[in-house]
Formats: sequence, structure tokens, C-alpha cells
Amino acid sequence: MTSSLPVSFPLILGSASPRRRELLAQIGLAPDDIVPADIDETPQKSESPRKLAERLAVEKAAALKTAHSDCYILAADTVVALGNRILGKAENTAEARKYLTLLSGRRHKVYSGVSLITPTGTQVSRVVATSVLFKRLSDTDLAAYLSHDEWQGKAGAYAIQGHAARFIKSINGSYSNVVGLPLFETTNMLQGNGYVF
Ligand SMILES: Cc1cn([C@H]2C[C@H](O)[C@@H](COP(=O)(O)OP(=O)(O)OP(=O)(O)O)O2)c(=O)[nH]c1=O
Repeated sequence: MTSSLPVSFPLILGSASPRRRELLAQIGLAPDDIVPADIDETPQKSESPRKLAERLAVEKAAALKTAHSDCYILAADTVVALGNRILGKAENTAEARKYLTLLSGRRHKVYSGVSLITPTGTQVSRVVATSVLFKRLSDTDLAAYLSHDEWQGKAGAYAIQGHAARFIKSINGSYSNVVGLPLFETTNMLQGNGYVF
């Protein structure tokens, strides 16, 4: 007898981030295709971190819609924020040092926007926030962290899933959200919109 599991439409992950692919794999999801969305990620004037994370996730998914009709398209964006100040990806070691010095001994928020386009063209989105508390970083901590390239390509110039875990006293909220994709909310979004897995 053959099983009669309902068959879903293909899932496209609109992301160049290896973290997002790994996070999906963690919950048993292998996208049918991975297609980075090339959009301008510059914040708008006075845009809040939350709004930025949502807008960029929406735009990343929307950028892939025409080329991938009849698919589920999932995209996300992660923003690190100290109050309303957005810390993006550092461009060089000096900027990474500046960001980490700002985060030192303080609590900040990480917002991930997630957006899903269904095969019928409906787009749903949400933002998840996690609060992260860094210990006070010594010069030795900073020098050690900046001596390897973990800071590169990460919002706020750190990776909670890497060596930066040494610096994190506590988090309040979703861990996977900090790494780049809130898995509980993403699962609900996919299943709530008919994606079977
Ligand atoms: C705060 C934090 C961010 N990050 C990463 C997740 C994201 O890859 C990156 C934030 O940049 P994003 O612009 O969200 O993502 P991306 O440019 O890497 O990939 P794409 O836009 O194609 O989806 O920072 C970590 O890996 N660990 C962390 O602790």
C-alpha cells in the first residue's frame, strides 16, 4: 500500500545565508532550491529596526516571485539593534570592534523578519524579537574575537552560534531567531499556509 501524504508545492529559500539553510535542515526541511535575493538593504530614513527587518524580508521574497510562481518562497532578514540604532554587518575589523564595544555589558535586541509567499501569491510576514545580554568585554576578549573572521557577514558583528557564545550571559526569546530564522514561528507560518512537512 502506498502512503497518501499530501504533496506540497516546491519550497524556495530566498537566502545566501548558510545559517538559514542549516536552521531549516534542523527541523527536517530541505528547500527544493536556494536562490539568494539581491536587494538594496539600506535602511530608510528613521526606519525602526523592526520595520527594517520586516521590509527586507518582504522585499527578498517578492524579488523571487516572478521567477518562481507555483512555489512557496521563504525569505528572512536579521537586524541587530541597540534601542533604535541599527548595527548592520561590519565592513572591516575597526567597525566590528566599534559594534562589539557598543554591545559590551549591555542588552540589545535581535529582530528577524520572515516572509512567505504561497503558490497562490499570498504574502504573509512577521517579525520576531529576541533580547540578548552581553557581558562586559575586555580588551583581551575583543582582540581574541577579532583575530578570526567570525564577525564577518553577521549582523552586529557577532555569531551567537560561534565563539561569541562566550560573551552571552542570557537571552530572552528565540535562539534560532538570533542565528537568522525563528524556527517555531517559521514552522507555524509554513504549516498555517498549507506547506506540508
Ligand atoms: C546576530 C547574528 C546574526 N547572524 C547572521 C544571520 C544572517 O546571515 C546575518 C544577517 O544578515 P541578513 O541580511 O539577514 O542575511 P544574509 O545577508 O546573511 O543572507 P540573505 O540576505 O541572503 O538571506 O547575520 C548569525 O549568524 N548569528 C548571530 O548571532
